[in-house]
Amino acid sequence: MNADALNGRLLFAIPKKGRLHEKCLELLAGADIQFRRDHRLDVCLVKNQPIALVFLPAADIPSFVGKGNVDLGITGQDVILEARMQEHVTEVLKLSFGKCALQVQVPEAGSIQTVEQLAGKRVVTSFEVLSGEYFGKLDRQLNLTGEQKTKIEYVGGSVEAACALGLADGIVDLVESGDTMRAAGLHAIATLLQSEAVLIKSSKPKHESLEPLIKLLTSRIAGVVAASKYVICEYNILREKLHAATSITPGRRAPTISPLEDEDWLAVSSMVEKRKVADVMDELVKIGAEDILIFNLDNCRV
Ligand SMILES: Nc1ncnc2c1ncn2[C@@H]1O[C@H](COP(=O)(O)OP(=O)(O)OP(=O)(O)O)[C@@H](O)[C@H]1O
Ligand SMILES: O=P(O)(O)OC[C@H]1O[C@H](OP(=O)(O)OP(=O)(O)O)[C@H](O)[C@@H]1O
Ligand SMILES: [Mg+2]
Repeated sequence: MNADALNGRLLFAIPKKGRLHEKCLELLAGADIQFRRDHRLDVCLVKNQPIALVFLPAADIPSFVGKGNVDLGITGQDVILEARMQEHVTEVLKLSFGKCALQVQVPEAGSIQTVEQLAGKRVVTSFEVLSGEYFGKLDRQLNLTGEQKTKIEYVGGSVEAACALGLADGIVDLVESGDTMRAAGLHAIATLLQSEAVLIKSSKPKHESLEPLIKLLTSRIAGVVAASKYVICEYNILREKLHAATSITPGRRAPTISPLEDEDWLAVSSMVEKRKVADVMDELVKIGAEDILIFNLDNCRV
């Protein structure tokens, strides 16, 4: 592909592998962004929009967006901070996936059990900047200087192996379920930050003319994200219980209420957060709601 093919197109960076890749492909499909990625090709043209997708490592996306080499990107909040790009990129949308925490971890059975005990020792991580800042501050609080300071060493992956291999006294790495941490015999003693995947754009866009397309994409992607977070809850309720029912399912703006043939009863339809749906159904049953139905959303604009 020559550079001319990209002229006038919005460049949209997508993680090329790892935890965020598949989720991003689902978002693109939900937003009807059609493309065919040829084998191993990292740039491809979108068929039905003036967009080119650029597949990059998640950790490189903040600086590509921040420096304006690409217009829009999806990556983790953790790597934006690690790349020191938070001033150069604008978070457009939180995407509700890629949720994890950056934590200090040490061997469960070891003699080091606090960050103060770990300070001054060897810490291995893929997040040298954030770990450097964290332990730098701790070193200053503990008056550790010169050779006494915490030694931060970079590795590109499989960070959890470092303690068992005798390379580190502690590590700083991402934790989601905690399975990798526990499998390595480690546990967390401090949290540096929480992170999730976000849609970002450059804080100083090079092409103002792309703003309407960015708005359109944001609205479509927000719709796909909301559809994965919400369900529709429908039920019948006695008219006298309507107030109690709508306080259980207030909806996003307000629930839809329809009359039934039986005048004592009403039908209610409302959006409910997926993670709360079991509790909501229990509450509705308690106040006498009947025929409670839950529907998944394919897509939406809210
Ligand atoms: N276990 C996890 N659960 C949720 N989100 C995660 C997890 N691990 C990483 N992430 C998020 O995904 C981003 C990319 O990390 P990931 O490790 O998937 O990419 P990578 O290092 O490029 O790929 P790989 O590890 O396959 O080489 C991280 O910066 C973080 O925001
Ligand atoms: O808490 P968990 O659900 O176990 O997830 C945490 C693991 O996920 C990431 O690793 P990844 O799969 O990217 O492998 P890597 O270490 O090779 O980067 C991260 O670096 C942790 O090792
Ligand atoms: Mg990884």
